[in-house]
Parts: sequence; C-alpha cells; structure tokens
Amino acid sequence: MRCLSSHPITPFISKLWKGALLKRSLTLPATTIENGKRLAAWKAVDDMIDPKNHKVIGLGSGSTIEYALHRISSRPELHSMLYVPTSFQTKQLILQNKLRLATLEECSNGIDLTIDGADEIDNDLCAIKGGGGCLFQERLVAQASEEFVIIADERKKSNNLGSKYARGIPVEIVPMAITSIQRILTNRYTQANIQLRMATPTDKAGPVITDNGNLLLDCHLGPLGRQAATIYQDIKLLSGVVEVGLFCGMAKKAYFGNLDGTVDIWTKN
Ligand SMILES: O=C(CO)[C@H](O)[C@H](O)COP(=O)(O)O
Repeated sequence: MRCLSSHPITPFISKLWKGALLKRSLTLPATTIENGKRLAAWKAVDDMIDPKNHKVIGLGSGSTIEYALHRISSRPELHSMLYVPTSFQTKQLILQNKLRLATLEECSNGIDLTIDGADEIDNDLCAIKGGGGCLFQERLVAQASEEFVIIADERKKSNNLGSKYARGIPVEIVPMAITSIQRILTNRYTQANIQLRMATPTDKAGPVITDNGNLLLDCHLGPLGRQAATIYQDIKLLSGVVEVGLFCGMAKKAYFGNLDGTVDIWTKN
C-alpha cells in the first residue's frame, strides 16, 4: 500500500488544505453567524415543538431552517409528527432527514406550529421575508398555523423595518404582469429602487423563477416605519401580485442567536 504522503498529488492537497484554513480564518465572523443561526433554531425547536400535543409542523425555507431540521432529526420523539414544507428546498430536506412529509392540502385541521427564517425583523415582530424567493408558500403555511415562530441570527434585528435588508421587499408576480407592475410600483414609490431578481448567470441565464413559476421584484423602499402593513395591502391588491414579503401580525415569537453565544427571545402578545 502506498503511503499518501509520497503520492504526487499530496502537495496539491496540502495547498488546498492551507487555502481552506486561510479562507476559514478570513471568514470567521461568518462561522459565528452560522453558530447564531444554529443556536436560534435549536432553541426554538426545543422550546416550541411539543411532542405530546403537536401533530403537524410547518417548516420555512432558507439556511437557518436547515439547523431546525437537523435538530428535529436528532430527536426521535419528534419523528412521529407530520412536516409541511414551504419550498422545494424544504421538501428535499424533510425527505433527506427521513421525516414524515405532508402537503398543506392534506392538513384539514391546520398546522400546529410553523418555524421559519426571515431577512429582517422589527420590535413588533413584523418581518421582511422572501430572500430565498419562497414567500408565497411560506405565507400560505404560516397563515394555516396556530403559531408562527421566527428564527434568525442577530444581524436580522431591526429598529425600523426596511433599514437593514439591502435587497428590499420581495414581491412575487405572475410573469405576464411583470412589466406593468414594475411601472406601477416605480410611479407609486418614486424614491424606490425596484429590480427584477436575476439568476446567477453561471447557473441560469435570465431571471429567478420561483417554485410556483413566477418572477420576483425586489423593491427597496427604504425604512418603512409603521407603514409596513399598509404597504403590504397596497401592493398585494394589484392584480398579478401573488405575494408580498412583508409578514406583519403573524409571528408571536422570534428567536435570535447572538454572536456571544446567547439567544434573545422577542415575544408579542
Ligand atoms: O424568507 C425566506 C426564504 O424565502 C428565508 O426564511 C429568509 O430569506 C431567511 O433566510 P436565511 O435563513 O438563509 O437567512
């Protein structure tokens, strides 16, 4: 058997390894942010899912929700309940973790609890969602739920919704309406920066297509103050708009994983 160290490829591997180490040390804050996501997700799963009383759990989309799935997967007493996904991504994760998958149509008694991530959350637990483009199904599942809980790392805390998440409010639109709605919104919000969300060109040329076959406009309107719920209604009322990534009056609790390893819990009565 040849010893690996004498293999000609070894210097190349060791270069890669050094590169990886260097990259890790340069991106250390990101790793701590990942830890914040994990802490928030694990605490929310442990606090909120009640294995004795809950039968159906909704699961949001994004990177933070992956940690919630890992936690659920590590606790066998949580394997008997049904899990409703909000995206292609979450459906795959539920299947990969060998959890019991259910569709929203199958849940005639509704959903006991939904856990989801968010892009920005204010003190009223009003949230911008849809950074991952899954806002429509996320809202469908959230509105069918008895309780809706948000998990996030501390960067997502906001004093004024719209002041932090640079991309703006995602709006899902049926393709034939995209030009007219972009024009209407640009005329209505004159200071806004409204962009069609484009795919990464190396993965797909053209726009991002949602799980529902629609397009996304990212509408940067600036800080919304107390206007988020009104803006939601104003945009949602336009024909051709499928959903708006403003979730106000829905969450009763938000878990934030902090860089110092603690978890903050914000609640709303
Ligand atoms: O709304 C979402 C997807 O549509 C996500 O929950 C939101 O974008 C947060 O994602 P992440 O946990 O990766 O920061």
